[in-house]
Amino acid sequence: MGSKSNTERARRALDAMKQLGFSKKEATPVLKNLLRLFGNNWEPIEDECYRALADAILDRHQETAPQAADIGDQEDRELGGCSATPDEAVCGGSRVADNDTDEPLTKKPRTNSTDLVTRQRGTSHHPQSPHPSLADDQDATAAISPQAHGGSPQFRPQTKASVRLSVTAPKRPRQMMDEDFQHTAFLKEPKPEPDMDARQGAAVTSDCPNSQPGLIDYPLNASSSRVTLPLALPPPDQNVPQISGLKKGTIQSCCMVNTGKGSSVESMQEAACLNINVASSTMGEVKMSLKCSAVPKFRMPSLEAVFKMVEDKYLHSYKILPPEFSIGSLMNEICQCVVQLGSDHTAEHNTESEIAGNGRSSQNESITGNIPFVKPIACENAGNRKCKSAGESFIVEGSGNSTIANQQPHLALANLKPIHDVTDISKGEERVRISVVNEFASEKCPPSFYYIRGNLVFQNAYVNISVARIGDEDCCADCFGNCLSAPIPCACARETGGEYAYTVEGLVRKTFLDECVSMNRFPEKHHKFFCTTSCPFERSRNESSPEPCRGHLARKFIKECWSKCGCNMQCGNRVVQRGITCNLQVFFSGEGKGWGLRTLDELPKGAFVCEYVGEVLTNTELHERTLQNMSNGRHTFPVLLDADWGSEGVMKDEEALSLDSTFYGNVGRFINHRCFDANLVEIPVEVETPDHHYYHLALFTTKKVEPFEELTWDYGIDFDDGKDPAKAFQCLCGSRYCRGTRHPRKRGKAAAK
Ligand SMILES: C[S@@+](CC[C@H](N)C(=O)[O-])C[C@H]1O[C@@H](n2cnc3c(N)ncnc32)[C@H](O)[C@@H]1O
Repeated sequence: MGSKSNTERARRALDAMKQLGFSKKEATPVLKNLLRLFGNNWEPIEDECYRALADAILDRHQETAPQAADIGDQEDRELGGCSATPDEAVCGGSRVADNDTDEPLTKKPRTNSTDLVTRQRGTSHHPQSPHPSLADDQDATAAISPQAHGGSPQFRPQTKASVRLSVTAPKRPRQMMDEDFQHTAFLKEPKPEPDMDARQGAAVTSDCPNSQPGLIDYPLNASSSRVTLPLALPPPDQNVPQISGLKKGTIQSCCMVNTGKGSSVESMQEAACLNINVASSTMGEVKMSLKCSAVPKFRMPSLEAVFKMVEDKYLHSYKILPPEFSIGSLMNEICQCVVQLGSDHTAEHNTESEIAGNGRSSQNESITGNIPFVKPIACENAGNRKCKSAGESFIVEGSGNSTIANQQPHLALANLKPIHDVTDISKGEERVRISVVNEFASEKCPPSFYYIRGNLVFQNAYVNISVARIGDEDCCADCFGNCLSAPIPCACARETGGEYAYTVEGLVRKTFLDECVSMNRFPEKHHKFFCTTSCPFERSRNESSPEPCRGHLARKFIKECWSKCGCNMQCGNRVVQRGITCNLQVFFSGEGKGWGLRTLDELPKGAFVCEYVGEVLTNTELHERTLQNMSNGRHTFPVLLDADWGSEGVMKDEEALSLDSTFYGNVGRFINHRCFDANLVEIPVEVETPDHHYYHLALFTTKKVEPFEELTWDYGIDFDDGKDPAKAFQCLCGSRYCRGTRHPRKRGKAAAK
């Protein structure tokens, strides 16, 4: 019995490898070896769709075949005597021992080099050559058959005409201020000064021999080192008194401070120049001074308020410190906050709730209009400041639960450029702030678009959301509180076989998740629906003579509880509808892929990250828009909502829907593509309607993701499909399984013919 199931498991493993282009011959010895390594435990091998096995085979390629062109011959020689049957793979034969000595499996495959490369490349701590793994792994990639991934293309972003491959700018040294600022110290959170009288602005509590009136001293750490902040502002030209034997460094920066004077933006802002002097002695004493050229009517804020403001900016938005954190920028931030608070006499006692994102207080706004106090909140290249917000200019009509966008947003958007708020690109739409950073000198800000939290119907899409259509079987009216804690699963679990898709921790259950991942990675192995009449997708590619339908994967849906259910919003079966909860950041990838999205938190496997949100278009609308964008040389980012296509016979045009985030979208529009081993997978989620023509496209982690790792998603592009417009971008994903990089062996054979 055991051996039979082992045989079956081996057969499945070898089948999966075959899908990836690995022959039974090359996969069998590696499988044997893995089994030996894992003590005949199949789980780590089967996990993540046999990723460990695929990695081990690739590792073996790399280590045994110095030349890509030699791989085949060498392997043939090596494996010539091996009868690689599934049974042998499990039971082991006399060759196992031989292979063992050859196998390069000196490390556990789960902590494989792909993970490490991903982490480094997604993390700005480690400037790398643009595509190290792509180059390094070319041999390994050679083993993958491109055909293995020819699933139904879901992501058809653009045509050749609209490709805009970003030029990789030379990477600036990460710590911009290192040279100026040689004597870095790390501040401990200071205790508020008990005697300080913020109104007088000159309180001093110090036992430091070098202290002077106007300087506030506090311990730097448990030792006797201290930091001196001349917050009472010595005159700008006055230098900090020197400790003998000091080294010194100076950083200068300027910020715009809103003084509330005048009527125009410019006249209401005045520059406040900041100088940070850092001095250290060989005795370990460190002295830092901030000199701010005061603006008129400056009044000393309380140090507590200053630190709270800085803390809010960093700790509350990032929870952990961002990679670009440096004491220099922290001091700058402190300076700016000192000046801001000191200049804002109405906001002396700002509380957290008063200080909205960007350090903007509601009081400030009422006094000075809508101008933020600290300047760098909006992208410099974001365009016309006088433009209206999306809500004012484009959203013209609400219809039930769907809002209809203006008919020509793409035309209007060419003239009206929404300003991005780099401290929160969602402009408060999401529950968390989503910052934008660019560690490169090139583009400062992502291209314009309107941030929306939920999908909007563009025009003709049929999204029928009505309470009356939700039957008893599609809601749980009798439930109360949290459905996951009820003894019996409610009606909403029916869609997922009577078991909830989510765990009590709010993660997608492993078995469910693995199946969704497998569907993406091995589409050929999963059931597909075929359109009986002409396929809307094929129609959009060639309206006059569409090709036969290639099939649409019969996707697995999650069904969440909703408003017609008796449970509450905190019910464990409502994850996607609660929105983004993890800390995300839009960043410039600098790897030729443009902007990308990364997480600032560590994310466990199965965690919800975000939805892919955009305008809901019909098939015809999408086709028209694609043509229009082609002629304008614009990017288009559409995703087909084809999970149910073909299951019901004839599809009307207004039922064949897609999402396009080009003009209206959420943070999902920044997620770049990665072949095969992306760390996100899309899962259709039913919320407001049982109709599977329209659903939410939610992205969940396929594995544990480290802080600052780039979030990626396999768009399902078939790079071999000459007619697929998505092929227009040259894949730079860097995955060792990249489908955009062709098989050298195949190329060699093709060339020989
Ligand atoms: C949904 S957008 C992703 C965000 C995009 N990088 C940006 O800067 O706005 C898709 C576009 O990003 C680029 N892109 C995404 N993944 C890529 C990859 N693996 N290699 C090269 N370009 C990629 C392509 O231009 C693609 O059309």
